[in-house]
Amino acid sequence: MRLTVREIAEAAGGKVLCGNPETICLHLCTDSRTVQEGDLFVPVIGARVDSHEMIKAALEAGASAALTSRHKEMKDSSGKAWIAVEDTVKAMQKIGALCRKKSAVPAVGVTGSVGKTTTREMIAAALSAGKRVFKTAKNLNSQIGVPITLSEIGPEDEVAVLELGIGEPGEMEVIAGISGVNAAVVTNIGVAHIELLGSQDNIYREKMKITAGMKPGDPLFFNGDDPILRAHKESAGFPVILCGTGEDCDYRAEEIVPRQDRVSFMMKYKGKSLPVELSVPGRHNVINALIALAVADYFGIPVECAAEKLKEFRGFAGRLQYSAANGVEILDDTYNASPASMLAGLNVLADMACEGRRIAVLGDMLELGPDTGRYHEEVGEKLAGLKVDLVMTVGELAARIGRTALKAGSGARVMNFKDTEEAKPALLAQVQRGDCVYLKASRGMHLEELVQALEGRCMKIDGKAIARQIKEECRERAQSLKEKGIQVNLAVIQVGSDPASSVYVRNKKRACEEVGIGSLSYELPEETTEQELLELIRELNERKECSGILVQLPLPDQIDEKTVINAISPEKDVDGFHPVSVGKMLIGEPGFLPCTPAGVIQLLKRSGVAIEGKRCVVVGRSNIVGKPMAVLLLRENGTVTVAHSRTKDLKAVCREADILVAAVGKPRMITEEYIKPGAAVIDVGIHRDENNRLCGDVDTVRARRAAGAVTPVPGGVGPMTIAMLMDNCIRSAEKLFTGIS
Ligand SMILES: Nc1nc2c(c(=O)[nH]1)N[C@@H](CN(C=O)c1ccc(C(=O)N[C@@H](CCC(=O)O)C(=O)O)cc1)CN2
Repeated sequence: MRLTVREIAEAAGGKVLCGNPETICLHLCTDSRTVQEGDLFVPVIGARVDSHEMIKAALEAGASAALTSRHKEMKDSSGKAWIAVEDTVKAMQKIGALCRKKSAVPAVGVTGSVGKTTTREMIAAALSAGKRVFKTAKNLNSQIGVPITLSEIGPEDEVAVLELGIGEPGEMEVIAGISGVNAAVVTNIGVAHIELLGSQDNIYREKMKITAGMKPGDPLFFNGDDPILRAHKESAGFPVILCGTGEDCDYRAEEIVPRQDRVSFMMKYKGKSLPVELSVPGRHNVINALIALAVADYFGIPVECAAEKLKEFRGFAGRLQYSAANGVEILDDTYNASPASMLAGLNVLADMACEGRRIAVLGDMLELGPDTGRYHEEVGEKLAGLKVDLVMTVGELAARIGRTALKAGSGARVMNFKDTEEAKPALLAQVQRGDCVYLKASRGMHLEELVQALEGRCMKIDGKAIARQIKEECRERAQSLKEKGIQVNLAVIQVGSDPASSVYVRNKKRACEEVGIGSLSYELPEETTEQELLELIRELNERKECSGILVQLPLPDQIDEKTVINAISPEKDVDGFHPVSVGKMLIGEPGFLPCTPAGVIQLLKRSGVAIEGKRCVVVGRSNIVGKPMAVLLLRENGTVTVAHSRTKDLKAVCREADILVAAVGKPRMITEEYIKPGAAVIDVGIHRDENNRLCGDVDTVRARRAAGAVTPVPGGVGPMTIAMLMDNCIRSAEKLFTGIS
């Protein structure tokens, strides 16, 4: 938003008590801890806290102005503006309404009992194939959240996707009134908040107030598989577009193929067919996707392009997120729960291809009103008809699910637990390789702790943290050299401007700064000749204050890497690439070790993975990683195999390894099929995937199904390479100046 204090006061029916009425406000903010320059601070009176007490802090923190319903007069020597209003929340809604009125952007409203946020994200993803999309952030879908959302719509946005949520009767009318949507989506009519709204019919009527502000002819998108919505197709008062699996649906899914981590289907619409694949699992997500594609079609986006974009949506933490650890597949649905979403999740579990048992860990669903017991029992009745082998319930209400399932003829074994703490050891004792575990409850039950316990079985080797330790040790050593009058300096040479090299060089210089090493920077143009580079290296070899020389690889084609590496004085070869360094490493004499393999050894040692006597397989035989890696593992008394592109039955060779080092150079090539259960897997690769995200040679999600420990990318071997370079620089200075090697 961009409103003056005067405009705000007028819109809110308030009075400027002090400050300049022409002051511009850019954002609405209700939390003094997150205030930014130019904010309008809106104090909200809550059950426990009245934020009017934070107005001064918010203004001091940079807010330009504040609303108040507690002051009739104010003199503020700082010049900040105070605006008196009757009720700060209502005032905020009026400001949101003004922002919306000023914006010509068409808006789609999304409401429903379950799946609003996922559907919002899917619609935004589908629309992004052809338009600049604004969408509700986080969960800003309430009486306070919606005005904030509306105030953030910008002039560059071409369509807005607004999530509208309700807690109490009457709320939809207010937020829909100020949002003025031009199309609306209702995902379903469930029983969330039924204790306040009385019946599902009342919930339908309340949700339908989303149409306030819509013009005759504006469309309503309904979940065609929801019986209540379906029944209102003709009586909704607006043209209804049904999205579902029924014959009469306008956007219909056929041939649904559910998989562990995704689902695909054929969309039939307007006499056409389109194959669609999602990157999230679950049949219910098929309906959400149909709605998203129908909305995109309505806004003129080519549906094929919208479907491509939709594939980029990967869900949210705790909302039916698929992962796997140590041979166990996990569906984490612990963000929140209602009967409809629990049943949707149980259906996903039942659909999963599973070698072991299907285990449902179900906790209490809270805030379901006086009929809460019945809702839990209804889930139990339906669960009885699903393929589930073990039901572990957490909490008294959830125990009813188990009891009813047994009464209704379920063949599942049922175990009840008082709380998460009691359930945790039992769950860890129960799960075995090949099992699929689904976890679901209201947020208050904290089932995410069980997910962490399951996932924690595959350890992440945290390269970032270990690199931090090593850099801290280096900092202390650099300081002690400084106290003896010795400054460590590293010459960093980059030829050309390869973007990845620029990132690494920048990170190396930053690490030097952190550790207290001076960096002598040489950024040479792409067309630098070999002779010019050799000349610079010769000069640096002679300079006493330069303790290490690093030439970032790769070099442009006109320069021979071998000649350059050989030109660096072995005394200053902090990369450890010079033949003298390599020879010393091979025969176990003190010298510079190449940073990446030396970093891997440190990663293993410092995370408690013993090397001695272990079967180690290194996949890759390059001079800077594969070969030295094998030598260093051998020096640590590992039994080492070097595998490469000509190795026969690579998977079987890799499955022998207790320690598997992947330096193949192929994105996500190493999956669970290459990994011995419980092995430590070190990922040396670094690539950008099709979505421009960093990834390694190891498919981490799949590797965790078998591995006992895996290094991530980013945050694994990469930071260690830089930390070991710092270590080599300090070593070099210690040796050059003190003679200690
Ligand atoms: N002279 C050298 N050139 C190259 C070396 C080397 O050791 N010496 N190794 C590689 C690249 N490399 C070091 O220069 C290197 C690669 C990755 C990282 C790193 O920190 N990676 C981060 C992600 C960084 C990003 O955002 O891209 C991570 O994995 O977390 C550091 C150094 C080739 N050239």
